[in-house]
Amino acid sequence: FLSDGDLSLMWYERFGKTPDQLAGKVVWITGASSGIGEALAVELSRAGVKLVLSARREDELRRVKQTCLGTGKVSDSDVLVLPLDSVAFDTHAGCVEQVLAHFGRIDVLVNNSGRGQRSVFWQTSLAGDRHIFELNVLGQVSLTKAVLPHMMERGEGQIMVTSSLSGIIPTPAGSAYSGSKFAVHGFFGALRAELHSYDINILLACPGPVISNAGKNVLVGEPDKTSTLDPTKDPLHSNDMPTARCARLLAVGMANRLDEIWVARHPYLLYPYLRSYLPVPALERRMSKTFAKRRMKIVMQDKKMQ
Ligand SMILES: NC(=O)c1ccc[n+]([C@@H]2O[C@H](COP(=O)([O-])OP(=O)(O)OC[C@H]3O[C@@H](n4cnc5c(N)ncnc54)[C@H](O)[C@@H]3O)[C@@H](O)[C@H]2O)c1
Repeated sequence: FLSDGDLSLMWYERFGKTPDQLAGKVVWITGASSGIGEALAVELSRAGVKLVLSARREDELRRVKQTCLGTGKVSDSDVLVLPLDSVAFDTHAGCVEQVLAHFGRIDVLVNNSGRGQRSVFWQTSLAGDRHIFELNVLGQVSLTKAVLPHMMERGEGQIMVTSSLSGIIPTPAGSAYSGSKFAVHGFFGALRAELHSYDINILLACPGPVISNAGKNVLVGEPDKTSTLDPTKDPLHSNDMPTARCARLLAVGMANRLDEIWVARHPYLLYPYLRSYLPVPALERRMSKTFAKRRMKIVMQDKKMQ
């Protein structure tokens, strides 16, 4: 139980398929220029997976490609750099055509691009809420709508979505973020049910705090405002999981075609267990209050310092 993934994921990590068994698959990762997406690209390149790397900044994607070529079992033509803006919805169909022209198929789509939030509900503008929902929800939905016909035609495929533990537990100072991740569970959970007669797996990956650039890019109240705090001195992120470990566990979930995985260090991992398997309202209320008090105190102090 004292692990960094849910029990089923830990079982599969020990006894299930390894990421090496994904060798030769074509995996398209959005948000591949940084953090979890970048680490997942590196992890999969070591397994000999063919990659499509997408995000907005081409130079950063080229840097990630060089890392994959340096450490992985992939050649130049095995890694396609494909700049994409998750909220430029009308460009997504054209991007799918480019991937198919290069590789001829898409085995796995990883909807990973996204942005966090660090401002309370009443200090976040509606424009801020909309920005988070467009990027974290509609961006994933739009690209999935563009890729799905190809997977349905082939009768197989896999769609992974990087959700969050905030998609299971409402997170104070992150109402839009948490709302967006809950929405992703609704959208993709329903899609999973609709696809029951296809061999298309939907994997909802739910990390807790992970070391990445998310702390730097986090939305503070308005779409164009980010945190100026040094993430390495952030008390909310003192026990974050290393990105490479998160990527490894996501790759295990992918190789074993799991439906939902929780990936976090303690005490964060304990929360979804208690919420799902120990539904004692009084205890849950007390836990939520303690969690909210601590998180909001830190966020309000940050606000004064910014
Ligand atoms: N880091 C964490 O603690 C954590 C925890 C749970 C879930 N997540 C989720 O993991 C995913 C990746 O986040 P991360 O932690 O690696 O953060 P990150 O900021 O390091 O990476 C985010 C990636 O998304 C890309 N992106 C942002 N806006 C985009 C757009 N409009 N179009 C295309 N790409 C865009 C960025 O360029 C970057 O590549 C997000 O969905 C995030 O919500 C992160």
